[in-house]
Formats: sequence, C-alpha cells, structure tokens
Amino acid sequence: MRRLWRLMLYARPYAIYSLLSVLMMAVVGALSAFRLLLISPIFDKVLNPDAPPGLVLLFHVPHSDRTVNLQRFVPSYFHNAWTVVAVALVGSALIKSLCDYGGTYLVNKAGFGMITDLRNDLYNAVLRRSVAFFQKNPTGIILSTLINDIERVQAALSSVLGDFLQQSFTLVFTVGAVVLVGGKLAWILLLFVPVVVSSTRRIGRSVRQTTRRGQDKLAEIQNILHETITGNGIVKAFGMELWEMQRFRRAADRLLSANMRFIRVQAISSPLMDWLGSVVIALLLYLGRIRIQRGYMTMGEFVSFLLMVVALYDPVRKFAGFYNSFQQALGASEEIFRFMDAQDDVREKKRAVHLKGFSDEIHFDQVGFGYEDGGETVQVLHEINLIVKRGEMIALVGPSGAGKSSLVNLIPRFFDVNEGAVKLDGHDLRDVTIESLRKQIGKVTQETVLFNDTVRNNIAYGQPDVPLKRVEEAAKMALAHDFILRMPDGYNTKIGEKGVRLSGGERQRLAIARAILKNAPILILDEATSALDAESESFVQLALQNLMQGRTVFVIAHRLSTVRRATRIVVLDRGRIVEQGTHDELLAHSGTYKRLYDLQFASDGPEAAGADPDAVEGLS
Ligand SMILES: Nc1ncnc2c1ncn2[C@@H]1O[C@H](COP(=O)(O)OP(=O)(O)OP(=O)(O)O)[C@@H](O)[C@H]1O
Repeated sequence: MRRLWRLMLYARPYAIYSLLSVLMMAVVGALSAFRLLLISPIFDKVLNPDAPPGLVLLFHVPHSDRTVNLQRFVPSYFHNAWTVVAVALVGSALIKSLCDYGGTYLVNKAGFGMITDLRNDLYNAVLRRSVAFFQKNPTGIILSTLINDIERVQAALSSVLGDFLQQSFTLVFTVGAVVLVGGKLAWILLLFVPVVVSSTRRIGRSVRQTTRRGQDKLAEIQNILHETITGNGIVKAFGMELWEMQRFRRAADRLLSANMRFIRVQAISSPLMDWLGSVVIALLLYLGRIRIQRGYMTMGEFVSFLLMVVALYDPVRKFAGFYNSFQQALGASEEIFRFMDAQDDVREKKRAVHLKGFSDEIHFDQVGFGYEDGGETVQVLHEINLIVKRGEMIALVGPSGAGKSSLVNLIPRFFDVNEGAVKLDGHDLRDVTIESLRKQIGKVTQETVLFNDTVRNNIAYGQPDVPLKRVEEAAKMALAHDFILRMPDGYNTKIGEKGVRLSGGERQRLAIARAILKNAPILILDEATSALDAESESFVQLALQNLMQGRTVFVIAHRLSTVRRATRIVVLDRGRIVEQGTHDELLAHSGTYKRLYDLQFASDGPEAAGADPDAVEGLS
C-alpha cells in the first residue's frame, strides 16, 4: 500500500491531466452504454414498419411510470424515428471518439511523465550509490531494474491505466443500462457473477505465475547474451562457440516451454467464457421469450439487453489482465524503490567541510577496514599507520589479496574505515564533502574505461568546457597526441564501444591524458600487468612519469622500475604493513619484500629496473 502511495506521489504534477482523462473516460463509458440503449428503439421504431410515429422511447425509469425518450437528447427539428436515432448515433459516436482520443492521450501524458520522473530519480539514485552498492548488485540486475522494471511500471501507468479507466466506466454504465432495460431479467445474471469472477481470478493467477516463469527464463537468456557478447573474445579464444550455442539453445527451449505454458493457460479464458456466455444466452432466451409473450418487454428491448450482457464480458475479461499488470507493476516498483532507498555505507555529513586543496599530508591513523559479507564484516586491513607527505611516491607491494586495492580505495572514500581514521591535511575524510575530496584525486587503473564519445570528450571527461588546446597539451604529455592525429577525425574521432578501436597501450595513454587534464594533486595508479608489447609499454611508462610529476602518488606496483623509483615502498601482507623503506633498504632486510622481489621482480631483468626514459623518448 505504501508503495502504491509512493508511486501515486509521482502523479501529483500531472493531477490535472489525470483528472481530465478520468472525466473523458467517464463520458466514453456513459456513451458506450447509451449506444447500447439505442438498439431497442432501432428494432422497435426504426426497423418496425408497424411502429406508430411519435416519441422514441429509450427506457422506463424503474419503479415509476416515467419514461426517458430519445427526443430529449436530440434537437427538436428532427422528428421521425430514423433521423432521431441517426442523429443520436452519429452524435454520440463523435463525442465518444473525441473523448476516447483525449482521455487516452491525457492518461498517457500523465503516465509517461510520471515514469520519466521515476526513471530519472532512479538513475540519479543509482549513479550516486557507493562503490559497495555496485559490488553487491550485479550489473545485470541493476540494468534490468532500470530497463525492465521501469518498463513494467510504465505499461501499467500508461496504456493499461487508460484502458482500465475506460473499461471501468463502461462496466459501471453498462451494468446500469442492463438493470434499466432488463429489469427482473438482470438479476438472473447475478447467479453467474461468482462463476465468472472465480474463473477469471483463477486464470489470472495462473497467467501471473506463468508470466513470472517466462520472465525468469528471459532473464536467463539475457544473462547468457550479456556474458557471451561482452566476453566474446574469451569464447573465441577457448573455441567455445558450439558449447555456448548449445547453452543458449537449452535456455531458449526453456523459454519456449514457459511461453507455451503461458499460452495454454491464457488461451483457455476466451473459449471458456464463450461457452459460459452461450449457457447464459440460452437461459436468457428462454426467459426473454416468456417476458415478450406476456408483454413485459419488446423484441427490441430484449435484443438490446442481450447485446449489453455480451458487452459486459469485455470489461470483465480485461479486469484479470489489469489486475496482473498492476500486480506486476507493484512488484517492479518494489525493486525500484529498494534501489532508491538503499542506505549508502559512505554518506556525507550535513555540515561537511569543503576541501580547498591538498597541501600537507595523508595520514592513515590506526586504520582498520573490512567488507560486509552477508551481514558480517570480514576485516581485511589491520592497524594501518602511514603518513604520506605531499610529493611522495608510495609504491604498494604485497602478495595477491594482501589489501593493496582496499587501502587505496579508502583515499577517495569508496569505502569507509571501521577503525581509526584516514586524514587529509588533518581533516578526517568523513568530515569533508565527497565532491571536494574526489576533486583532489586522479586515478588510472588497469581497466581503462572509455566512453562511446569523441577522443576529445573522453580526455576532457568531467570538464566539458575545457578548450581544445589544453586537451591537446594533456594528450601530448600522455604521448597520445601523435596517434590521435593519425585517427580519421583527430580529436573528434568517435571511440567505439569500450574503446575497441584502440590498442591497449593507446587506451591507457588516453586515460593518462584524462588524469593529466584533471590535474589532481593526489594520484592513484593501479599498474597494468596486462601484456603490452615492449614499445607500448615504454610509451605508457613515459606517459605515467609525466603524469606523476609533482603529485603525491600511490601506486600499486607490479613493475620493478616503478618500485625502484618510489620514494618509499610499503609492503602489505594479510592486511598489515609488514615493512617499509627504499628498495635497497628492504632488500637488505631479507623479509617479505626480498621474497616478493625474488619471485616477481627479479625476472624483469636489469633493464626493467632501470627503464631509461630517454631511451624511448625518441620513439614518439
Ligand atoms: N568487494 C569485496 N567484498 C568482499 N571482500 C573483498 C572485496 N574486495 C576485496 N575483498 C577481499 O579483501 C582482500 C584484499 O583484497 P584487495 O583487492 O585489497 O587485495 P590486493 O592486495 O589489491 O590484491 P590483488 O593484488 O590481487 O589485486 C582479499 O581477501 C579479497 O578477497
């Protein structure tokens, strides 16, 4: 109920459209019933050659002698039965069509408006969620909520809502007309109401269940598609095309059988209602014949009554569908609101300080940190004490899983510490605004994220107004200018999805140019271990050196050359700082670093250790 209320709050800005559309739909419903009432005079007056001229009776007012004649609704200069009925028929059709169009348009305007606001709010909320949120919720699920769940709410709020309003009013007015025309005969219909309602409900429930199953199977297919299209290279490399095709076929077969189960349940409703309708009509014919013989009803009234009964079927049948759609929309909105309300682990304080810059030091003070896992916190960093002065270059080394990435992720507050504090120039990071903190930090990771946009916009990401000259300067420092100029449109060349038209080294250099342009005083580097060829690697190394100049750098180091260049090497093991010092100091110490060096770096060879920048500069 709360969810429904919350969804309805989105309708507030569109209240006037909704109200107008309800009014118009009411007119449509009333005119549908009115047109059915016309059937009786058509038979009794227009088509009956023996009918006396005069007033055209529409219906008797129950429990009184009064009658309502068609002439009431038609200008007085139309006299004979045909003209009166024809004018009523054409006039009502015209008004009904206009109201139908207007009502449908307005209800959709309100529905689409609401859904646009809801989608914007959801996207806004999702984008602002903390890193932990994206780790907890798989991309596929987030995408599915943003697309499929919104789609389901949209369907319910636009076309289904319009149809629902129209059919509801049609039902109400037609029931009224059935009672007016049918009199006692109408009460017989009450006998069938429980049968119709219970069978539609039962069919509705089965339809809902089978729909859900179908959607699950569809999600399975989407998942396979997502995995195999994004991981296309791996599928090819391992020659798994046939296997994946079979996996896809099996999932497609499961979807097919779920769909067929849905059809079996859904297709039963129409023939069942047809049959039930025939039983009702047969019974009504019997009773109607008696009433006509006794003069309680005219032939026209009876035919009109029968057609009204038949007309009742459509709204009743559709109600099961509406119920399903609204249920599905409510279910989908639950997921939407869950994402919107997700409590962020990393929150900004009300009176957070705006950081103006970085001038002195970053201090990890007795820091402890852990990831939430099923309600429990698994501690991965313990008692980290580290002071990094402005301008220092810290190389973080340690075995896989030691906590290097976790440590650097604390600096931009991707996660919050659960013991101690990380301080920047004396400010606890939890006391400063997230925006001003992240402005101080540039990041280049192994996995380069490029957007499907021009080279220029990719470098100037987050700073759309930066002049081209500055973009070019950044690209030059990142040793990217030359290869950008060789591209078909230079800086205006569009990069394909995920930058596939660029080599690994080129992608990295664009990311470096982006970081250079951002010009943040603190830099976090997660060094690429990916096998770049020697030439690309030299370029990337040089570009990185340009980027690091004059900044405070935390680098998760995989290369000996980087490690040697660092002002300090911090060795992490199982979440603790076990050693720190320069390369030579640590080697002399014969501890974890020495062991790692022997295992990981020694094979890099003396050239890697030296990596003379001048040696490759000439290549650019
Ligand atoms: N999002 C997460 N949720 C739960 N545990 C995590 C998460 N990320 C990392 N861990 C765990 O935290 C520990 C430290 O991981 P971290 O990625 O910081 O290590 P690392 O030293 O950077 O390793 P590598 O060099 O392999 O990248 C590991 O045991 C890892 O399994």
